[in-house]
Amino acid sequence: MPLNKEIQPGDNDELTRERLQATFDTQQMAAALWGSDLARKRRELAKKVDKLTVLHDSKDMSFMTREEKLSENARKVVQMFAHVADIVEDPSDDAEMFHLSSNAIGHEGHPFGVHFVMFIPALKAQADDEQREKWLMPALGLQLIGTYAQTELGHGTNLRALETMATFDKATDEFVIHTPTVTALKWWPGSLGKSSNHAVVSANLIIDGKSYGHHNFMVQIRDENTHKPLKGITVGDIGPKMAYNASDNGFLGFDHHRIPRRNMLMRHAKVDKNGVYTKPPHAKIGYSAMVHVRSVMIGHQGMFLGSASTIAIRYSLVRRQGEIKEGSGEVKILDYQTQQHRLFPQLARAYVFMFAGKEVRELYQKVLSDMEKGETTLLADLHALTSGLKSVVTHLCVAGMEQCRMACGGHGYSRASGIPEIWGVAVGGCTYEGENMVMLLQLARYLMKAVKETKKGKSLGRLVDYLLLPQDRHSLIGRVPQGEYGPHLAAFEHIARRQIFKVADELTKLQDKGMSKEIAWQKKAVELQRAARLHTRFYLAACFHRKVQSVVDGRIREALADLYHLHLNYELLDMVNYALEDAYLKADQVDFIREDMYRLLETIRPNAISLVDAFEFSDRELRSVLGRRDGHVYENLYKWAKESELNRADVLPYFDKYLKPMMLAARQRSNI
Ligand SMILES: CC/C=C\C/C=C\C/C=C\C/C=C\C=C\C(=O)SCCNC(=O)CCNC(=O)[C@H](O)C(C)(C)COP(=O)(O)OP(=O)(O)OC[C@H]1O[C@@H](n2cnc3c(N)ncnc32)[C@H](O)[C@@H]1OP(=O)(O)O
Ligand SMILES: Cc1cc2nc3c(=O)[nH]c(=O)nc-3n(C[C@H](O)[C@H](O)[C@H](O)COP(=O)(O)OP(=O)(O)OC[C@H]3O[C@@H](n4cnc5c(N)ncnc54)[C@H](O)[C@@H]3O)c2cc1C
Repeated sequence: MPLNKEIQPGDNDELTRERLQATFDTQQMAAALWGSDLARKRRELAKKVDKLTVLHDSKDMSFMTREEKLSENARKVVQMFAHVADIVEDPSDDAEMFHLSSNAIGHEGHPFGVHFVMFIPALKAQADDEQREKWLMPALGLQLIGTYAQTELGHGTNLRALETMATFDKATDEFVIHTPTVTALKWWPGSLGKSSNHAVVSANLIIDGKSYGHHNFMVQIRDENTHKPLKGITVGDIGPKMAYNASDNGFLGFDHHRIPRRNMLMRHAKVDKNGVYTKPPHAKIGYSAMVHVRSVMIGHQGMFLGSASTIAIRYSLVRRQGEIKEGSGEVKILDYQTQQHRLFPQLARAYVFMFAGKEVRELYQKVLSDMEKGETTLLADLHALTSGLKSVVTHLCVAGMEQCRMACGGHGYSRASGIPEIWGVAVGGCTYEGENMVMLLQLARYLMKAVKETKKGKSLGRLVDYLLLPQDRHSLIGRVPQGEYGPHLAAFEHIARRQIFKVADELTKLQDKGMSKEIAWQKKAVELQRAARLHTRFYLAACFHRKVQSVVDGRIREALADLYHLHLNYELLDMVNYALEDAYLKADQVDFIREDMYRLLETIRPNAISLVDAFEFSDRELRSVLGRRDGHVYENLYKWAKESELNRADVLPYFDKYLKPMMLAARQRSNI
């Protein structure tokens, strides 16, 4: 059977020649990346969106003001919902809906951004049956627009310091929601500023003067018809951001605003009409919406890096600059070893982040169904895993995307490349849903507990059972037959385990000297977050291994294995200092890793375009002139530039207003 190679009439010949070299079928690779069902749905929905002009951008968003962006994406999201039944197979499938929104709307935000990613998941996990009936159904039916208002101006990380109050008034059976200080203003919630009319609000529950910590409450903030803020509510937009400017992230204050008692989300924690409080089965069960987003972010971030890799690799196959052999003509920039070394490891990361995203979603679904039954044993594992992955993946994604941008030279800096916007959105992920450093320390806490368990000969679970294994003194990399990569994975494991035990021992020593647990933790915090990173990078490498092993088709497995082996080599070199510290690796082994990595860059080179084609991003979804599937970059860059708002007239008013008078005056002075 012929292999699918994504060749279409009118394509740039250079790219067609590249595509013909592929050793595998791109549609089969897409199935490995997305899952065969989702890959098929993506392909079909992209075709349908192409035909539905109401879903198309009315002009490039780069040339719009913020208000135009908000209005444009509100228009498109409404059209998207109006046509949803004709486009997707299952509107309740988050993944399918995400891809529809990615095609039709892009990633700059829209009024329902947080509604679907947090508001609804919070209701699903935390509202009781009656409350689900009251709010979840209308929310799913688009009768209201919700947001998730937790972060305050003064505190985002330290949730225990949130100041918003929900004081129970027994006499009226209501909560009084109040913002006592300016720092207590809710700050940042997506779509709050101008779009939402409801919010899940985190506030300290106070009953008879006693605080029970923060809980989630459903608060209507705007009138459903006039959209004006309700009495006692102040709400607005927090202003422009690095990116994501079609989202109206907002502020919100309450002046003794009253809501019924039953507006506290009461699936787990409860308050009855007498003010009697019932504790939830797990203290952090109210954090489930955050864990949900952290779990979806992994795959989405992989997709962002996949988009940037697609743009940079396609462009690098169109762009020619300089000669390798004098007189033999300019080469495609992807033929430079430095360009391959810059881009292929990012491509490999994008692949593994997408695989890890799938694994973590499966664990999330399991924990969610357990929680329905009041079972919370796996919550700590999920929290640790998502905290580490969220931090490492977002960090490596933005570092990788920056490589992609630089690899496109000057044109990468233009918004026409599409990279600045996705970079800006992805980099937000280092902060939202838990600042990365803070989340790494959460994982470190879990790892330190795991060490204590292993010292008793027990394991906390599958994610950390490698801590029970003995340490090898020396690596077998380069000492076993060429082509065996088991020792590489073993090196990730060794490095993570060593750092985890090292910092655990250091903490114990400090405490043995009389230092408090908290101060010892501070003294070792940098080492602790390193342990968390190394553990997560081992998890990612092992996940890549699991994926390659699971692929049945030989050609796909071989092409994936090349990426996996490149990933092992590149990441090991990135963390090689840890392996040199205890002489686990010797200098000749490091050279071996490097040489093997250079060999793999050459092996991957002919498959490069098909490895990015396999993401199957439509041009509409990619929103990049440089990353166009057909490779016709230059004429379209020129066309794009002509759309610039500055080109609406040959002479703009500021010339006559400022520059001309200055130059005239200067000329007159020089004539005197
Ligand atoms: C998905 C989008 C993708 C693409 C679209 C593009 C763009 C999207 C754009 C925008 C994003 C949209 C929305 C963003 C929303 C938000 O950002 S919402 C706000 C998120 N806020 C945070 O994440 C705050 C971070 N802080 C915390 O989570 C906590 O404060 C903490 C740091 C974890 C500490 O919590 P706390 O003070 O309560 O903790 P302690 O009392 O000290 O207890 C610690 C013990 O609790 C355990 N723990 C903590 N959290 C959890 C949890 N979630 N589940 C289970 N267990 C948890 C922790 O491990 C400690 O356990 P111990 O060691 O056994 O004591
Ligand atoms: C694009 C975007 C969308 C958002 N959407 C929402 C939303 O929909 N709803 C919502 O409620 N919030 C939202 N947020 C807010 C976001 O969740 C918080 O900004 C985030 O949790 C970080 O908190 P912070 O701003 O208080 O940072 P800070 O905690 O002030 O962090 C500043 C620095 O202090 C360090 N730090 C803080 N605490 C510790 C510690 N314990 N140990 C070591 N270092 C520490 C951090 O590592 C960081 O370097 C959004 C934010 C962004 C950027």
